[in-house]
Amino acid sequence: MSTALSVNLNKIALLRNSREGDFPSVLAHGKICLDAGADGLTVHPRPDQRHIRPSDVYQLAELVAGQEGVEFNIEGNPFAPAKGSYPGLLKLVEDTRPHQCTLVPDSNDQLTSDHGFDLTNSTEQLQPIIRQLHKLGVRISLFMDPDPEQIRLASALGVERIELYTGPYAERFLQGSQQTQDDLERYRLATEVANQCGLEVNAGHDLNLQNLPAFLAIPNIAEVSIGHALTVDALHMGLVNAVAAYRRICQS
Ligand SMILES: CC(=O)[C@@H](O)[C@H](O)COP(=O)(O)O
Ligand SMILES: NCC(=O)COP(=O)(O)O
Repeated sequence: MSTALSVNLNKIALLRNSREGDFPSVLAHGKICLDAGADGLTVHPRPDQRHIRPSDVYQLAELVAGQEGVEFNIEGNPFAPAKGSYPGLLKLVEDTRPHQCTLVPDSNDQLTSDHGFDLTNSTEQLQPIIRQLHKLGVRISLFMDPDPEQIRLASALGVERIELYTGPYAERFLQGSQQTQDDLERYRLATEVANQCGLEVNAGHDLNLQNLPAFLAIPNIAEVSIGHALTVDALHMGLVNAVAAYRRICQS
């Protein structure tokens, strides 16, 4: 089974925001990624608009809607309030109807996403969000740590997918830790439990050309969303070559 590659455009937007104007264009680079064979695009609009802006979301939604067989995934914290021109995650999803919405429990002051949901204390708050997203016809993925008990709670919420947070695996892989095999076993078990509960499994955060092959040896990973490392790779190999390199791993 091949794994879908969804390219996260956050870091293209971060570079664009460092000057006035639209250079690099997030939309143009999203199109380059799709033309290079990406199966989808991911964005993570945050209330402080450090990178992805609402206008990017609307433009990319139109781009993807015009192409067969590719998906749009919007990530974010559904509880983060509207701020300035950021209208809130649910408004963006309602307006653009992406294929998938990945709910992430980030607070606004986080440097980046660094943990999954703790569903032992957020199930009640999530239920109306999930109902609303399902009414919009959007597939829901919950950003989760590889914890079988938490994944069973996710299944009980009636979502379609989880996204396994792969930051700790990537960190220990980089350190050459002896724990990497244990990490992979933990993710394999989490994937197995998720599938047994009827959930499909996505994965993401700090995946790269070095750590992705071992991770995708885990069966039934439906999609990986990759942005930071892919953008860094594009600096020296070009974006088209970078997308192709990740896609080859996803399809091998
Ligand atoms: C949820 C996750 O792990 C990433 O998709 C997230 O988008 C990273 O956010 P930054 O690009 O803002 O670090
Ligand atoms: N959900 C993970 C994602 O979209 C990209 O994460 P990263 O590759 O930028 O760490």
